[in-house]
Order: sequence, then structure tokens, then C-alpha cells
Amino acid sequence: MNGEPSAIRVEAVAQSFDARVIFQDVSFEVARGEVFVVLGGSGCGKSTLFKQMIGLLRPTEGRITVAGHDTVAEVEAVRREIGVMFQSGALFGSMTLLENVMLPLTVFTDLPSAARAEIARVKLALVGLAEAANRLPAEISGGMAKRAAIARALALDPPILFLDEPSAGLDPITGAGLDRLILDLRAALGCTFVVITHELASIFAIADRCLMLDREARGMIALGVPRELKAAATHPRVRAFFNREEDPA
Ligand SMILES: Nc1ncnc2c1ncn2[C@@H]1O[C@H](COP(=O)(O)OP(=O)(O)OP(=O)(O)O)[C@@H](O)[C@H]1O
Repeated sequence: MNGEPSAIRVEAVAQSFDARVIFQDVSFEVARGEVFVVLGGSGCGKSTLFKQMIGLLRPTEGRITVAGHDTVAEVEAVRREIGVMFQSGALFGSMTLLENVMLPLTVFTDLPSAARAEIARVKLALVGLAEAANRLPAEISGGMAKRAAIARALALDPPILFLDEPSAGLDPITGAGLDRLILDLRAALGCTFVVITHELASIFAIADRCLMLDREARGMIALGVPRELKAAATHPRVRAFFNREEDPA
């Protein structure tokens, strides 16, 4: 990591709800410019970890820093470093795509309207939606809506982007287009990405490294490069996940 501070550092983090342990002892770092995927079966705590990392949920134990800022003690500083696309990814239906992407600029900057619109146009062009700026969310496809939501997450030029299941509900071809977009944005902007996804093809396409959470183990069962995990993981559920294309079941 060239002595550069990590984009994200997660140290011995745990989360319980009442007496129920969801996960414990989760530790990893995400390097700057890395595409880092969080995966695992339903209920293993992916969204919970995601919320902890963006400062929406205080970990029961442990500590997370984003760009060196503590997600509990310095949540405002963390917010300035990140853009987030939630799974629902909801765009405001009564606003055009341009207005949707302008929204964070309206809320968080004092820029005049013309400058906000210009920045929003640049972001829409970055995700391939320059021609759709004046359309309403109801007038576009699911894949375009995801792109617009990513453009909105990019509005304030955050160095770190969090995407919760960006290809959920999309057909494989549209999903593969989003994978290319993530890699193109990383190449163009140098952003760090944390992506939750279940899609094996997507993981192999985009992830430099990934973390696998597991409900039974109540913690992480794999951390590494997808192809290496596919070839050499010893944990049966990690092997099963990464080799499921070959699995006749
Ligand atoms: N605020 C909360 N209070 C109580 N339990 C919660 C809360 N948030 C999440 N949980 C529980 O924690 C567990 C992990 O939930 P989480 O949404 O993080 O899983 P996930 O891996 O993202 O699942 P999915 O893939 O189905 O979205 C679930 O059993 C869930 O019911």
C-alpha cells in the first residue's frame, strides 16, 4: 500500500442486536483505488457492515476509520469522503435525472444553480446518461436508474463510493454494463469502491479483493483475491460459493 493510509480500516468490529450476535471480530483494510466487494448469504450482516462503514450504525465493538476519520466520533468528516448508493437506489420520481443529481449539490454547497447544473451534467455524462438529463425516472430503464443513482453518489466528488447491490434486479447484460462502469469510473476518477454483491460474475469482473461474511460463523470466513479464493480456499462454504458454476447442484 506504499505507505499511503488505507481508504478504510476496520478493526475487530462486532455487531449485536439485543443479545443476538450478527458478526464479531471482523477486520480488514481497503486500499485507495481498490474495488472491494462484500459478499455472503442472506442475513450474514452485509448491510449491517455497510451501515457501520458509512457511519449510520455504531459498531457494538471495534473501530472503523474512513480516510483516517473515525465513523463514530467524526461522522461529518466521514460523510465528506463518501458517496453512497443504497440498494433501493431511489431517485425522486418528480424530478428529472439532472435535478436528482443536482440535489446533493443543492443541499451541501452554496454553488449557484447554473454551476450545480453544469456539474450534474458532467456526472451524468460520466455514467453515459448525457442524453437523458431531462427525463424522469419513470421514463428510463432499471439499468439507467442505477447509473443515475451512481451519478448522484458522485455529485460531490467523493473519493470513496459505497454501492449496495448495484446490479440487483437487473438482467445479466445490464449488470455487466454496470460492472464496466465501476471499472471505468475507477480508471477515470481513481475512486475507491466498496460494493455489496452476490453476483459471482460481477465479483470476478470487478473485485480486486473480497470479504465473505457468514451467518453460521457469525463473522468473516474469507478475505482475498476472488481467483485465489476459488482455487485455494479451504472453508467448504467459501469453496462452494466460488465454484458454484461447476457445481451440478
Ligand atoms: N436494526 C436492527 N435490529 C435488529 N436486527 C437487525 C437490525 N438490522 C439488521 N438486523 C438483523 O441482522 C441480521 C443481518 O442483517 P443484514 O441486513 O445486515 O444482512 P444482509 O447480509 O445484508 O442480508 P440480505 O442479503 O438479505 O440483505 C439479520 O438477521 C437482520 O434481521
